[in-house]
Amino acid sequence: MASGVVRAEAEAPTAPTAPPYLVIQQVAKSFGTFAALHRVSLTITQGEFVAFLGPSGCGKTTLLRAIAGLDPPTTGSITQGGRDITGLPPEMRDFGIVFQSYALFPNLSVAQNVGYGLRGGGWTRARVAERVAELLTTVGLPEQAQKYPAQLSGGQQQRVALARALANEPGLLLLDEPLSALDAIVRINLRQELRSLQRRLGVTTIMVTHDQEEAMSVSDRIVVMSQGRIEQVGTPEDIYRRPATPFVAGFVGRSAHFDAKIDTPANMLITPDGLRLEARGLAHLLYGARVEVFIRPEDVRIGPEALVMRHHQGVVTHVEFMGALSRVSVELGRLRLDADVPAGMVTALGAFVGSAIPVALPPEALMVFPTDV
Ligand SMILES: Nc1ncnc2c1ncn2[C@@H]1O[C@H](COP(=O)(O)OP(=O)(O)OP(=O)(O)O)[C@@H](O)[C@H]1O
Repeated sequence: MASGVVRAEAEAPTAPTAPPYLVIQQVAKSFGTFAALHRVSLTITQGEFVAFLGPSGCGKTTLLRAIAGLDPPTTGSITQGGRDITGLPPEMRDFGIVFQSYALFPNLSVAQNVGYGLRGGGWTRARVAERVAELLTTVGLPEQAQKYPAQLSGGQQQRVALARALANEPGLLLLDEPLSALDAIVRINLRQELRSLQRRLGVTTIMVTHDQEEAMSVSDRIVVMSQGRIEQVGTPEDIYRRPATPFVAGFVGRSAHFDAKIDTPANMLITPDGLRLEARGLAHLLYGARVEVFIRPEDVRIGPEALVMRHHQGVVTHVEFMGALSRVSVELGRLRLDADVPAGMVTALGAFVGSAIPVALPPEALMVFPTDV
């Protein structure tokens, strides 16, 4: 794992082969004196599945709404397929949208809901019926055309909403927390179906979510946002393994977090209570520079495996069974660390509450960020 000491540009390079499709440049949005978005720039390529991920209030929905024309940006520009759409009303744009709340017409049948956007488009009734049937088959609901929304489950209603959003073959599919209202199993199944459908259709897709597992499992790239800014854009693996900022390291996945200073030689860190740890990629930092350090539970080594590395003596404070893995909490001086180990290994590792145990923090697993820059 690379350390995170070099702060990446907010925008990751896009794949050279795919043409840019949606280009967001310096988009800012204020509500009165409150700045919900600060000059955000982002390029999304044709056919990509991108997730906007971040905590509540970070600006994900505001950015999505700016792309849809529902809430135009205060400044900045947005082009889609080479066309400047910044000032266009939603009805003149080329997108389909799905909201968390399904937003189906309760008094219209499934078929009428799906065909709603096709009315008046010069289509014959027969052609509309054919297209609706095709869309319902695409989303796995071929038998439900004559039902009404209230007769469907949440997952089925969301499939109808998806079919409706895709009816006009939009260039861009916008999904605003589309799975959040569904229960866990339906949610996991539907997100996989959504992903394979998106791949099949090749439609450029943006999904707003605050669920990082969801973002990781479906996206080509994830845009991590905080307080109206983009913190990092990258593949799921990039943002998990190579976080660009302390915010991303702390927000994505689990990690222990502590402060330290650069010691001598330059690849050594020292914690406030004198623990010396080896890290990577710190050569450019000066002796005494303060840093923030993150380490993930799957990277902390305990027991015999730690013995063959530079290790410290810790004390086991808690063992939590989590199914395939167990989470062993250890104290190392004032540091509180978690180590995820295969559940069957807990006894062999000697991880009993109250027992002393060797603990190692592999240098390449430490994600280190200078705090003084
Ligand atoms: N119409 C509005 N008027 C005033 N403030 C707004 C308006 N819409 C959004 N905001 C504020 O802008 C900020 C960003 O809101 P936004 O809905 O984009 O967040 P979000 O990341 O989508 O959060 P959530 O996951 O909770 O939906 C929030 O502080 C919100 O209160």
